[in-house]
Amino acid sequence: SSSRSDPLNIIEACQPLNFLLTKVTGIQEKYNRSGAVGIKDLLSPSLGSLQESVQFNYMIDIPWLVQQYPPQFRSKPLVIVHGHQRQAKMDMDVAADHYKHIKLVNAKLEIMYGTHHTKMMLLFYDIGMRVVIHTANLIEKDWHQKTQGVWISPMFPKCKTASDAKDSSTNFKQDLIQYMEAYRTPHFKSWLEKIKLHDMSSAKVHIIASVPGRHIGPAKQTWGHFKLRKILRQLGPGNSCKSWPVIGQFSSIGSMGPTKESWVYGEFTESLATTKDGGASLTMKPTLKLIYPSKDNVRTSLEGYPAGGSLPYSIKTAVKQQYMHQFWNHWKSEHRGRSAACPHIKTYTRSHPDGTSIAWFAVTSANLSKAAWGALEKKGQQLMIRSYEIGVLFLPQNYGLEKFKTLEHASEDPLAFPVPYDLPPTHYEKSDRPWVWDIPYMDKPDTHGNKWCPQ
Ligand SMILES: O=C(O)CCC(=O)Nc1ccc(C(=O)O)c(C(=O)O)c1
Repeated sequence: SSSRSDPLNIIEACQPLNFLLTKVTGIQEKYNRSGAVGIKDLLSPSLGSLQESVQFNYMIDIPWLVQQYPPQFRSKPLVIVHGHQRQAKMDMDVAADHYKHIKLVNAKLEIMYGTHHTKMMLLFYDIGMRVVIHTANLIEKDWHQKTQGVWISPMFPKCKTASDAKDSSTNFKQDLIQYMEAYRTPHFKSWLEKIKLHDMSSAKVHIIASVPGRHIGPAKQTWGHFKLRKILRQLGPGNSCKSWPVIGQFSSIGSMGPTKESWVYGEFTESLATTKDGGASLTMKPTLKLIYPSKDNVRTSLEGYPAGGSLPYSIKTAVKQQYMHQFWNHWKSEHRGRSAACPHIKTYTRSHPDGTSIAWFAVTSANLSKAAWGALEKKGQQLMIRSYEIGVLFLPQNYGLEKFKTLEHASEDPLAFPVPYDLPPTHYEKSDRPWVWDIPYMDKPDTHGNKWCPQ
């Protein structure tokens, strides 16, 4: 149908960046009408005649997920890739047993504390396929009142022979195949053959992914923050951005080590700050700004304190890294109508100090943690990663630009980048505290009049 609300029109209206947020219940409709999708839109018949699909995720409510598919696609073969072990794995097996069209694939997690964090859909149609890389778990509350990010590919046509099935200038197809091969599971054999038969030349993003392992040699630059560093070294901004702040925005924080130089304002910021041909470490490090909800952001959110159930920053980690306080900035999304929609999205960018343009932008499943991005070991010889993660990197030159103007400050430009939050970021006040999920908040009630008493 030609209506603007038809999912295909929403997807086509967001080309060529194809970067959307999820619809939020309870905000003014104008903020959901364009540049936003729900899970049913992504699985809609108007996007293609679905034949089978693969869902990679962390938390999956199988009965709920099945209901998100339109009735005519509800019994098409569905593969769910997860990383649960022991009792949680058994619970998944029991839940899937009720559906004969569902097959489970259990990702190997051989390094302690790793998670299968990746959130990706492979949607196979009759004439082609789409890849969706996003940040939402497959549970109802992740698609209800949170800010989540979605990148959806164009339709990748199916070809008769593998030689017709081209890759993109960003090596999207090669990187997707390399990521899936890293699972080392025979279950992916048929999917890899299908993927190889699709023409992905229209993909304009780079894949930034993580797989568990102690990566050395060339593999060190294949995954995690060293892949980002490699791409920015080859294709990143020039020295003119040297003074531009680097920004991280996420929904959880791991243990960063005893000092800021240990990792976050050391190797991690060096990767974010990498410029083409110029060594980030040769000159002054740029300002690092970290966007993470304060206690009050959570208290005054649509969900209230329960939003904090998806912001698992623990007090025992937080007390070990008080130096992080200098980096904290509020979650603020006035121009997207989402200041009260707590972020579960994770994004990284480099922005002009005044926020009117950005040099690159990444949306990913990866939180601010060494487990997700990797940490150097053995005098920098190896990059140790614990979890599976995947995200996409937008570079202006893949869209014929030097820089992206930000949509917030250039609303008429079709290539202005729809940054999910307000730029420049707003630093915490002295009295502000980052949200920590395992301590009580009894002094002020949240939007639902409740307090927070975790135990
Ligand atoms: O990992 C750490 O260092 C701290 C613990 C943590 O962050 N756990 C976690 C697990 C699942 C999800 C998810 O929702 O997939 C998320 C998220 O995305 O915020 C976070």
